[in-house]
Amino acid sequence: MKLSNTSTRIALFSKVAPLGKALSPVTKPLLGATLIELLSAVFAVLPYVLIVQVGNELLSPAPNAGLVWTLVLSAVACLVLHAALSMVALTVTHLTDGTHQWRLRRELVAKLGRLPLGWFSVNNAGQVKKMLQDDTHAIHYVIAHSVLDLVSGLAVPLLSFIYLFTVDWRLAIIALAPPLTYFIIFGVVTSRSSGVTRGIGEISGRLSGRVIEVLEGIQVIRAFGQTGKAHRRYSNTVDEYISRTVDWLLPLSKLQAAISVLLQPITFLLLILMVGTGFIATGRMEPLTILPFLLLALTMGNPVLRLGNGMSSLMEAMEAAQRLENTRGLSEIEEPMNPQTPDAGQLDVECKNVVFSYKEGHRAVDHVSFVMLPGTITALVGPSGSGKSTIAKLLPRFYDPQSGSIAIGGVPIREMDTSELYRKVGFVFQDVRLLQETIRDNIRLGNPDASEEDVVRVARAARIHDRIKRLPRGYDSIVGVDARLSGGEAQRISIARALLADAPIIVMDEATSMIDPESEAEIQHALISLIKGRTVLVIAHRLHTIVGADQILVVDDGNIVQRGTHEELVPSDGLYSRLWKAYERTKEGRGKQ
Ligand SMILES: Nc1ncnc2c1ncn2[C@@H]1O[C@H](COP(=O)(O)OP(=O)(O)OP(=O)(O)O)[C@@H](O)[C@H]1O
Repeated sequence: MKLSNTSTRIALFSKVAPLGKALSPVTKPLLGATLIELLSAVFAVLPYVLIVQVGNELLSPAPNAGLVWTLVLSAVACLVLHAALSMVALTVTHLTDGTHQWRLRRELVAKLGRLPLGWFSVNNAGQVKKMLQDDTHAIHYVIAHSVLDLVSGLAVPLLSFIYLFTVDWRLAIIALAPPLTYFIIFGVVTSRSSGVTRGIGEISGRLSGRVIEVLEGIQVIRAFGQTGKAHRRYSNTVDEYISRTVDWLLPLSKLQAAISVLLQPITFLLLILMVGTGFIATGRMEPLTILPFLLLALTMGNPVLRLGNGMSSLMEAMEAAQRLENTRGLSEIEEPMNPQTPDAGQLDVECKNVVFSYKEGHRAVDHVSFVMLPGTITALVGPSGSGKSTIAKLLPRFYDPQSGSIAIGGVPIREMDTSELYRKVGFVFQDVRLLQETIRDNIRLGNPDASEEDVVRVARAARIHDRIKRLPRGYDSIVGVDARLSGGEAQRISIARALLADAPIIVMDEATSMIDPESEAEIQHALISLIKGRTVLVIAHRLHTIVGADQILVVDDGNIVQRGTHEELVPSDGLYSRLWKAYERTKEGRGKQ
């Protein structure tokens, strides 16, 4: 029992702590707003107390009209003060929130900028959007609204209760029964559904991802006949989202039904009338004593509802703060203290004993060593899942290896400034991301200062110039708006971009066999322009394209099991010759069809 209490406390702390941390920069202004809201709560309750005095005065044997007017005007003044203070508190929280949101978003964007590029291969745009928009919005809601909701939701009924307690403690305790029952039900239901809320948050992130996946990749999905699959993935996520939401909403709607009865003013009035009449009838209470209870009962319901709203957004914010905290804790790509630059003339690439694991216990790259001499082509060949992409992605620091080193011109890439690294290493992978900008700006990402002639030159070399010219506004067409590009065309734009960047080392993924032959031929021509005179590391899927490579590294289960040229490897009895024979057979098969 003790153990479970301790673990519950630890679980609660671990939920509250990230939110506390997220709110720590705004503690002072929030405290100020809380005090103002507390004062406003006092002025919300005072008019009722004054009206009770008015009632008492009017029912007295000789009412004093002057005093009654003073009391009524004071009540009006209190109401005005209550409204004014609430407005000031709300302004303070909104101003605080404005600066905090800006700071938080800037911090997150800066963090995203320091994350290894590999993180973005696993976390899609939907998840990033959820973090930058939805999670920061959840924090916004707590700062701008929930804190005040909670303060007034607690303070107004509490002040009313204290006053009523001084009038008649027995009836005061009876008046406490409905909100107390509400808290118990609310507490039980929300603690039961907190796991589900977290689950819904995760699925909602995935759902945004699926929508973006379908929308962004619609051409590619269609071109590859994957519409059914993408749609199935999307509808499975929607089904999961609906089922989890129903799981979550069902107990909450039961609670809602309970709230509507428990917190109705009529519930308080009936309860007080029933018990109060009993007290009066049995001589335990003066008849006039019931008046403050009948009036203040009206103040109990609404603030408690505000408390309910405040609590549920607080729960959401706790989950959001946890996700933001997880993002803050992600390891960043380390920038060197004293960056070094390799000599432009000696850009050989050396991988020495490189080990990399995505997860503990499985090495995706296991003690890999190789050298790429300047101006040569190195091809990575191997079965699916053998580790080719991972090896290739280590060179532009999509991930950092756990051990071993990668150096360019003798300088470890970790010792190079990342901007310098990207000047040296360009990459063209299959999952091309184009920005919703003009085609020209998409190409110019490779070199923002490039002239119009240079943009056209690289577009021609990448075999995409004619297609761009056919677009409604040529190079000014905006991707996704008036330029709907196929997967192959997008890849050629990214090749043009890499050509413009003019990095001496290129890491690239060859076109897959899924693309249509015409597109593939165009991409191959574009790639030939790209690799001319550069040091190239290519992930090969179609073996005939790398027959002329200077060296072929045959990868199996994270290891390089063979290396050499095509002529050297074909005769030797190894994985390469088996892959080659299998490739020849499929080519023949396709030829016969
Ligand atoms: N982001 C990731 N997170 C976890 N594991 C991963 C990730 N990417 C790849 N892997 C795993 O690492 C291993 C190597 O994968 P990798 O993609 O490098 O192989 P590959 O040879 O390029 O395959 P393919 O030819 O199918 O693209 C596989 O076991 C794969 O499941």
